[in-house]
Amino acid sequence: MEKATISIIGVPLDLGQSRRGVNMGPSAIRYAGAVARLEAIGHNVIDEGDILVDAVERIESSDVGLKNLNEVIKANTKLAEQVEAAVTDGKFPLVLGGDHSIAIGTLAGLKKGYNNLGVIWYDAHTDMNTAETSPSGNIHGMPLAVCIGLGHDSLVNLHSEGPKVKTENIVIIGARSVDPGERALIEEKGIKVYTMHEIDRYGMSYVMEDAIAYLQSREVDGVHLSLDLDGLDPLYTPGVGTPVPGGISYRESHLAMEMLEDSGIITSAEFVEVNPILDEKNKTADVAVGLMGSLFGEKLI
Ligand SMILES: NC(=[NH2+])NCCC[C@H](N)C(=O)O
Ligand SMILES: [Mn+2]
Ligand SMILES: [Mn+2]
Repeated sequence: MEKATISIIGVPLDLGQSRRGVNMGPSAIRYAGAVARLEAIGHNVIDEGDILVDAVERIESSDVGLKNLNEVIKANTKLAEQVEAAVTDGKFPLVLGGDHSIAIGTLAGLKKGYNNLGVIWYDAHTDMNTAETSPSGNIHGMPLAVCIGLGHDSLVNLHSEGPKVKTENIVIIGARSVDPGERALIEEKGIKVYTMHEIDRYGMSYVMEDAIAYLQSREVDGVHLSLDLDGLDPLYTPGVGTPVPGGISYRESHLAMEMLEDSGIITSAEFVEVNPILDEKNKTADVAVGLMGSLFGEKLI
């Protein structure tokens, strides 16, 4: 089968959390050579540019416990439309963040094209808070709850009514910072999580094999990779707003991407939380682009 054209969509949104600069993530990733890297592997790439995020005053406090809710909704609605259009055109959506609240728009945009979508959430966090459980009010800590139908109505019903993904079709990899409300939800719903403990104990090779087999056993008709650069150890990706030590290594991450490429299950992806202001000489965006290389078929030999 011929490979799908990759449609790059930038989302310069930093309103889903409190640290400025992650809106420059799409630029930093492009500057690190994303397009050329993918073209060198033989892919056809169309850079669609950035979603327009209106400059707004940041509304840090909110009566519903969700910071900058309206702006997050606006940007994600545009993103959902663009992701949906890419899928309808038979393209592979590759979304560049932006903070992780943009997964709300990406997953909303994928809904129409897939009946049984799987999701791999590569992250130090589980991003399953709601306004009630969130310690911060930051929407970037909530997208995975939203996509299974939990949270503010305007987020849950963004672009289309109701949940976007089945709880049993989600796999979280790399978790090591989980809030009490998130832990309760994971337990209640029986969500599949490979924490750092499983990665340390069984190795990334086993974890990825198991995760891929699990999603295949769910008979998914596509898998979205949502990769938060803070999933890696801050040693490798210091340019993130919520770093957590003890993370996934550079090599483990490449192995994970290579195994996903070998499996052929990935049908869309997003790379989020790159914050060039907090970075060291664009190191984090460089790592993101390297991982894209492995995910899209670059080989060592
Ligand atoms: N996408 C992220 N980096 N999320 C970090 C979330 C941190 C914390 N659990 C919160 O809800 O505020
Ligand atoms: Mn995270
Ligand atoms: Mn995240």
